[in-house]
Amino acid sequence: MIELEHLEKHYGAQAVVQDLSLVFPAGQVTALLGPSGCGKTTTLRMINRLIEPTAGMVRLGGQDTRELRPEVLRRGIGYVIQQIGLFPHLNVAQNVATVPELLGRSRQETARRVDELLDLVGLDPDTFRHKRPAQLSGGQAQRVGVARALAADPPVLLMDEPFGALDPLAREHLQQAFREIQRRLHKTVVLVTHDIDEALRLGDQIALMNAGRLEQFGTPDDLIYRPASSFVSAFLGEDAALRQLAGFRADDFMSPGEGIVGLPVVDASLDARSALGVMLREGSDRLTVLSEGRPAGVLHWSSLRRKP
Ligand SMILES: Nc1ncnc2c1ncn2[C@@H]1O[C@H](COP(=O)(O)OP(=O)(O)OP(=O)(O)O)[C@@H](O)[C@H]1O
Repeated sequence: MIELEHLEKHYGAQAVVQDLSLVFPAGQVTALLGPSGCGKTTTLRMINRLIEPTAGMVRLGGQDTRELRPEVLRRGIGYVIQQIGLFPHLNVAQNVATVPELLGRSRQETARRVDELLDLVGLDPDTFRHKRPAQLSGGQAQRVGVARALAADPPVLLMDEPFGALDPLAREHLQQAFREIQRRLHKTVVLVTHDIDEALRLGDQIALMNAGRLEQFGTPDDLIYRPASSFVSAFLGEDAALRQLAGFRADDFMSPGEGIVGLPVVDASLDARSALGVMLREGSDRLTVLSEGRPAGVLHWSSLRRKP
């Protein structure tokens, strides 16, 4: 668990983070969301002390981070940024193995751990371990960056726009991979993003910031259905509920069964927003959902109406 207490950062007369109190729950992903310049990156960097707060404090697992030497603090914190900063003269395996914890291990042990991590982020070790960063696509390089951040098995992961530089398809793939990794590893993750879809898709909670202050902290449902201010609803937009649907699959909402003959069909893996699109196009309030070509259930539009 990471706790921010009355955290402040001032540059001269400008307060870029103001009276920020927040708890990032252990084992969950919290998205720090907000418009450009609202103080997200500054907040993130105060957690690993790349930036020292002007006032207030950060506690990590109950401990005041000012009591720790920054190098010791950072050993327990993985850090992933958009410009991942891979060493260009080292190959992929060497880049992942630069983490201090790996340096003390035998070569064999390190090689095994590197392969494990490459597998975890969806890169085939035999294909990728000897490649240089220049031979990787943006998405592959970003995966190596994530593998490196996970190498020391830190309980906390800070991610600053980690998927920001990727094209939409690569971004979606990597977001999916990240969700699967997180399902297995349960890290305490703080994810800085200005992308609403990403926050809705990946955040267990969202902390929405505006001009250095916290506007709302809550689940995606809280922000969509119970916005705390007009800023929150305006920032998310009228289509936020639809955008949230895009992060689910058709079979997340279906009633399992045989399906109904004569209904339009969709594949179970289709995203729920597109399934709603099929309902509108076909003029049908129900769809038969197919899994591996066989009927697996029925999706009714009312099950997509999620207002909690
Ligand atoms: N070293 C600095 N000196 C003075 N002002 C700074 C400094 N670093 C950041 N700022 C200002 O603090 C504000 C918050 O910056 P920050 O990078 O935290 O925003 P952000 O929400 O992460 O934005 P973005 O999404 O554009 O990255 C901005 O107005 C920025 O200009």
